[in-house]
Amino acid sequence: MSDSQTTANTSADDPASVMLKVARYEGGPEVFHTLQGEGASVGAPAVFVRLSLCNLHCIWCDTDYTWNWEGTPFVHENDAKAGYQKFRKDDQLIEVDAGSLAREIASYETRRVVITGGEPLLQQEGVVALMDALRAISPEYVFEVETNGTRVPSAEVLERVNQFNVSPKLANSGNKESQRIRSEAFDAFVASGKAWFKFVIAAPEDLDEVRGLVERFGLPVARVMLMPEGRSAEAIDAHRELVIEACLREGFRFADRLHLRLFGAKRAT
Ligand SMILES: Nc1nc2[nH]cc(C(=O)O)c2c(=O)[nH]1
Ligand code: SF4
Ligand SMILES: [Mg+2]
Repeated sequence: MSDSQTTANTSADDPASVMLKVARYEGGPEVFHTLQGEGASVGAPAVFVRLSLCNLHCIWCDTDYTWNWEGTPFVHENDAKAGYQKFRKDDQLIEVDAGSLAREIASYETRRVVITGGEPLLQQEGVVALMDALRAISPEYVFEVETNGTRVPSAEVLERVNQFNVSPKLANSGNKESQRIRSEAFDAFVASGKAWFKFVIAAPEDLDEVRGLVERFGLPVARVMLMPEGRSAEAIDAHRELVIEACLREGFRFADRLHLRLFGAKRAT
């Protein structure tokens, strides 16, 4: 410690000072303790941190407060709803340094962290700094990243993340194919051996698209999860039969949305 004064990090090279853009909730960063509601580790207690910003603009996105800013041209299915307005970026986004965010996450005892968004891989330097700050607090941390699968993860991200929950977007999302399907990113996730692929299914055409992607990118069928579309238990159940049949026939895994059943479509749950 004797040289601490001469070697003190400047803010530029101290990883804990890397800033992340996080969804703002109740005046602070959106960090919450809940059960993983989707994917391969469904049911596991986890601390979620929701980063802001997304490169896609799904018409049915349920976290549109991470990207649908005032003054942008993006279309959302809620546009038709009385009272729906685009969001003021300043109200919805908070910048937090990795060290402070790590301390807030570590105030919960759970050592599984789900980094979600928005699209977290738009902020890879920040995500790496956050994981390092957390592993400095406890080497036990396990990290999952929820991603739309359009960005190639860096070597630093690949090394640290335990599980990628990749949710590629289909035509029903309203995004252009050239934006939602990025072959270099698919290849990287497949090669990582750490990815599960989860698709939201609302119609038979969606299954055709999934089959096409499985074929094109060599997705491991046993790691492909099909999730019935819906933001309520009733809506999910309406698409259930289609998904059950496809799983039994083709070897995909059925994925429910546990959090919607347990907590409803409520923010930060
Ligand atoms: N409980 C719970 N599980 C989740 N799994 C993925 C989520 C997400 O929004 O990315 C999510 C979420 O928002 N809540
Ligand atoms: S990729 Fe995810 S966060 Fe981005 S717009 Fe689509 S659903 Fe929303
Ligand atoms: Mg969600």
